[in-house]
Parts: sequence; C-alpha cells; structure tokens
Amino acid sequence: MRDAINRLSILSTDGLSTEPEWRRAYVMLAYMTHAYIWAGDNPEEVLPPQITIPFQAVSAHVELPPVLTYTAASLWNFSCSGEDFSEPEDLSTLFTFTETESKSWFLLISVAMEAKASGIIQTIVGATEAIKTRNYNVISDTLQDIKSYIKSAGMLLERMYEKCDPMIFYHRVRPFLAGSKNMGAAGLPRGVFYDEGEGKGQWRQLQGGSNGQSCLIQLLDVVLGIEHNSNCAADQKSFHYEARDYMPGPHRRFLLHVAEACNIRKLAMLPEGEVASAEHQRLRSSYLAAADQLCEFRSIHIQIVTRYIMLPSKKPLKGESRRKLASPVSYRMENAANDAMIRTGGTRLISFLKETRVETFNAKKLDERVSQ
Ligand code: HEM
Repeated sequence: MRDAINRLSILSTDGLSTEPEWRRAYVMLAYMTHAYIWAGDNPEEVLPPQITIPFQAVSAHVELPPVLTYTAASLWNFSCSGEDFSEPEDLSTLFTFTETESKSWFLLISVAMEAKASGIIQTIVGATEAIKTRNYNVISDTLQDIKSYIKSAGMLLERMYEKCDPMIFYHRVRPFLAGSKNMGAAGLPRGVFYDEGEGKGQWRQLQGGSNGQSCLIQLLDVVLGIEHNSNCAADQKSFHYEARDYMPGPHRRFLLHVAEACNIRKLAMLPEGEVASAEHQRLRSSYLAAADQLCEFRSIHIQIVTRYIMLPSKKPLKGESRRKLASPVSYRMENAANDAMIRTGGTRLISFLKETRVETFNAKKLDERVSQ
C-alpha cells in the first residue's frame, strides 16, 4: 500500500465540482491515509505529499479534519440497493480496509441508525417553534417520537451481533480506525507528519474515527438538555465537545442552533413553588421516558463495548501469537484496573461510558436543577 501510494503523482482537486464528488474524494483519501499509516507491522509517521496535498484541500472544502472521521468511515461511505436506508441488509459499503463482513456490518448499522432518524430531525426542528409558544402538547408528542426513535436505534445497535464478529472487529477492523492523538504507546509519539514536500508540512495529532462523532446522538443529548463534561479536567475539552470538531461543519452548526432554540429539559423543570398543569405534567413524564430510553441505549452500547473491545482484548486471534497491527486499545494504562482500557481519545473506556450514562440519568432529576 505504501509503495503504491508513493508511486502516485500528486493529484489536483481542480476537477472536483459537485458536493458528492468532494465527499467521495474525502472518503477515498481518508481510507488511503489510515491504510498508509496502519497497514504494516509498525505505523508510519510521515504521510507523503501524494496524500496530504489533495487531502488537506478536500478536508478544508468539506469542513472536516484530514483524518478518517465517522463521516468518512460511515456516513458518506455506503450505497443502497433499495429505497430504505434504514434497512442494513439493503446497504453496502463503498470502501473497507479488510473487505470482511464484520467491517461492513459495523459501519452499516450506524448508517441505518442515522437514516432511521430522518423523521425525528424534522420533528425536532418543528418543536423549536412549539417551545417559543409553550405548546406543551406538541413538545410532548415530539418527546414521544424521540423515545420511539431511541428504542428502534437500540434495537438496531443490538443487531451488531448478527454479522460483526467481536474478535475480527477488535483485531482486524478497529486498529485501522486509530488516529494520531495520544498514540505514543502505539508508535506515534509525535503524531503524524503531513509532508507537503519542499521542506513544508506539519505534525498533526488527530482523533481517530469514533461513532462518538455522530451528530445524531449528540442531537438527542442537546434536545434533552444533557451535558457531558464530568470526564475531563477544567482546562480540557470534554470528549463530546471535542468530537464536534470531527463532524461536518453544517452538523456542528446545527447542534449549536438546536442548543439555543430547543432545550426541552429547561421547559420540563417547574419554576419553584409552581404546580404543574395536566399538560405540563404530560410533558414532564414524556421527558423522563425519553431520557430513560437514552440511558437504556447507553446500557446496550456499554454491553457492546464490553463484548467487542474488553473481552477480545484479553485473547489473541486464533493462530496468531502476537498482534501485527499497532492498536490504540491494545495498551493498558499503567496500573490500570481490568476495565480501564484507553479509549480512542486516550482516557479510560468503560468508566467514561458509565459516567456518560450517569449524566444522562441525572438529567431526569428535574427538580434538583443539576447540569443545566
Ligand atoms: C461494535 C460496535 C461499537 C463499538 C465497539 C463502540 C465503541 C465505542 C468506544 C470505544 C467509545 C468511546 C469513545 C472512543 O474511544 O471513541 C464509543 C463511544 C461512543 N459510541 Fe460507540 N461503539 C460501537 C458502536 C456504536 C454505534 C453503532 C453508535 C451509534 C451511532 C455508537 C455511538 C457512540 C457514542 C454516541 C459514543 C460517545 C459516548 C456516548 O455518548 O455515550 N457506537 N463507542
């Protein structure tokens, strides 16, 4: 792979005109980048101009960093044989590193979850108007739609087990998703040098691809007024906040817009001393049900992470005595407990995910005014 890329001439982006063309270029270059870095016994820390020059230009155009983001891996990397993008059986991936069914299924489950959300995104946009006019019934209906959506997303997430093998995922698929930030132990102490030729270039440290970069799940948090900031130092960006830098610009801006216009939690909280009307009471119970469902979704996700990362990390793939690829999660933190694998972003994995679920649970304490 490295030899083949080194032999390429430096492609110009002048021929790209439509947005789908720019997106396609972004996906191809992102896959080439991660293959170049990770397909070998040791990671490669210098990315050649054949990739960096077009990739940086394309990334600037699509408002994403030059790395394999969730958008590159999943959102812009599928085709569908039918009309319904939320049916994973009808979807196929355009690029994978391994051509394994496990890899495709892992990516396509995410695509199906995003596609299934198209209806609730419209509903949420509609709810911003209802918030202005305090139309509690419309907002309650929105919350019920959100709850139903989260339930169906959880069911799709559980379908991961159907065709994605945990051992193949952990040992063959996941290593290629790794970024260049906090990757010292994996062999990239300075990150990756984006060589632009003629003595120019820069070291970059970027997160790898993570479904945590999905705008959709953050949208649900934002609408329900759930904040995730307990897992980082005061001078650091939280994982969720940093993940926004890895979303397409319009997605990022949409989250900011919705946060301003549509925080339903604030509305569900009663002003002190006030008694809830029947309509407001319905809104509060709809809010609690939706937040509960999101807790449940996060529990399903924690089980997935246990089965797909924690358990396979303890044993090598059959017939292999050692890992061939550098993997971000193959390194335990010093003195770490069993569940303290580092996550893509470099902090402890299961405790981070549980904390995220606690923050979701705490949002249900409507009368305690926590995490407003
Ligand atoms: C085999 C399947 C999956 C595995 C092994 C997995 C693993 C992980 C890991 C390790 C993290 C911690 C952050 C990081 O290191 O990047 C994470 C976070 C996250 N993942 Fe997944 N994931 C899977 C599927 C999904 C899917 C399909 C979604 C839905 C789009 C999803 C949504 C999230 C979200 C939203 C976070 C941020 C934490 C939160 O808000 O709860 N994951 N995942």
